[in-house]
Amino acid sequence: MKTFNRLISYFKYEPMHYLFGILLSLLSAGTSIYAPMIGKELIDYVSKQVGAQETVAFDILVQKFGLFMLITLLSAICGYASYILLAYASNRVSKRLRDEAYEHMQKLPISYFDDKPAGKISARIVNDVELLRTNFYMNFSNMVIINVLTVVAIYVALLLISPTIGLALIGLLPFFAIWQWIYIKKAAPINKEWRETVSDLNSQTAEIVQGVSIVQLYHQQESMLNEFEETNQKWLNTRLRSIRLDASLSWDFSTFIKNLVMFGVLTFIGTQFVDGVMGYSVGTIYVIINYISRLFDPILTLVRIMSTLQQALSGGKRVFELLDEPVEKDTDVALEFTEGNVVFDHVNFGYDPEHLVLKDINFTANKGETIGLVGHTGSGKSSIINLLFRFYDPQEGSVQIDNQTLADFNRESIRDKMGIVLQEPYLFSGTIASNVSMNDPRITDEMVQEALEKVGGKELIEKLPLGIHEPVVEKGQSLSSGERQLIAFARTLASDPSILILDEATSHIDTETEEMIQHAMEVVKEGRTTFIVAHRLSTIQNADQILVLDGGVIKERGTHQTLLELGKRYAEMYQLQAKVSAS
Ligand SMILES: Nc1ncnc2c1ncn2[C@@H]1O[C@H](COP(=O)(O)OP(=O)(O)OP(=O)(O)O)[C@@H](O)[C@H]1O
Repeated sequence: MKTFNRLISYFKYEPMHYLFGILLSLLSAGTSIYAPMIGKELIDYVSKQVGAQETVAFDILVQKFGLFMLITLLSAICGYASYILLAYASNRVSKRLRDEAYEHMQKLPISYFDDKPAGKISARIVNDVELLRTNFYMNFSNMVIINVLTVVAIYVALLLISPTIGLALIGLLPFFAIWQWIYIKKAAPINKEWRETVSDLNSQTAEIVQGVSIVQLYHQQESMLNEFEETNQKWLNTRLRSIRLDASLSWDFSTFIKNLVMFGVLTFIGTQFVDGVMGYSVGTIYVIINYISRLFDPILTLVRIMSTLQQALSGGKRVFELLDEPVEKDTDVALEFTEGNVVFDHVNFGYDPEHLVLKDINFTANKGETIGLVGHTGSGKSSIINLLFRFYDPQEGSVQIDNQTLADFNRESIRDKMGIVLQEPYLFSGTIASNVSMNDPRITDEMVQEALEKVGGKELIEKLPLGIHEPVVEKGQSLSSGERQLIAFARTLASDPSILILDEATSHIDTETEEMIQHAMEVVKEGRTTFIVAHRLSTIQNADQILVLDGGVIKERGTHQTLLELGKRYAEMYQLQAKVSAS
């Protein structure tokens, strides 16, 4: 009920459309129910005249028929206009909900995404909102409202014409309620399973698209296909169960009930013959039969719609779960970068507070200095960077930039002056220029060109027919990894950060490209506090300070030379790498 109320509350964003849409629905239902009453008058008039052997006045026939047509037309126009208004409002409300969900998702802490597949999150924003649009907002406003109004109007009309028949037919309502209850009970688990399999299909497809090269490299096509087919079969099974349920509780059965009711009502009317005179006029019988036959369709539509509404409610629940995820608390106070000096002051941190992955991390990095972070996999290098970006806050101790503790400042203002070049740079769809400027209007084409040239990308631009306006598609798959990295370096240079993070930027590339990148790196580092997360120790030989991490603890620190002289972990790693490169 909470989800239902919350979904309904979105109507307030389109008050006029809903108000006029509902009023027009009411008018449409009212007029469509009134039309047979004119038919009744016409039939009664004709039968009376014929019975009395009097002439049937042509102008009265024309008048009644004209009125009948007018009312029918009015009903159709009102129905059409109400559909347009309500559908318009429903689509706008759905758009708003999707925008809200997307915006909210962007404000969620990084930790929210740690244990959730991307496909499942996007399914909430795209598929579940679509489900709400079709099954809730469109159904609710365009089907539930109009059908409920029609049923109420028919009952009111029947009660006015024949209270006995009207009251008897009200007795049908509990029967429909039970029917609905059975339908929902049976349909709910099927629908839930169906939605889950759709969501699984989504994440399996996303997974294979993202990892297509690995899948092919390790010949995993067959097993991935089997897994996919299994889920797809599950999807088909749920659909078939749903069809069987719909068929068994559906239209044919309703026709049977309708005929039964009709039979009962006509028999009752037959009993109203007294002394050879019928208790009901021919027109009244026509109108009763007309109403009864029209009563069933809206009721059955309601029975079926309730189950789709229920599906929509579970979609709504998932969307609201996302919307209710607490956003990261942030302040408006912006961090002021002066130099870009970084201090880690006795930092303890764990993604799960019970298990620390960084223990008593303590170091200072000043403007223009280069800090090398080395250590085996899982030793905590990336976690230090995560804290520096304030993706997470430490449990103890503090991370400071220019003597300001990050936890007290606005995240965006911290990240504004930081640049990162990742091992696998991420390029967006657009052009090379838009990937360098990141659509920042302050970064002009000239600045883009200059940044690319500075990092050594002149040749790259010259060989492309459209230069910096060359389109980038599919994350830059048509560019080499070295070229992608040059673009990432130019992006960083153009944004002029105070603090720079280079995440193993020189791995996986040949010697020539490494030289090119090494040059780019030197250009970008100039005058900035730089952190290099390195596995290849050749990258950090000139670093001002190297921190050697092991199990989240800084085990050694110093320059390349002093650490070699120390002759411990770093020296061992260095010698090992030297041996590997020599062999
Ligand atoms: N998002 C996360 N949630 C929970 N634990 C995490 C998360 N990210 C990293 N860890 C854990 O924290 C520890 C340190 O990981 P971290 O990524 O900082 O290591 P690393 O030195 O950068 O490793 P690599 O060189 O392989 O990138 C590891 O035990 C890792 O499993």
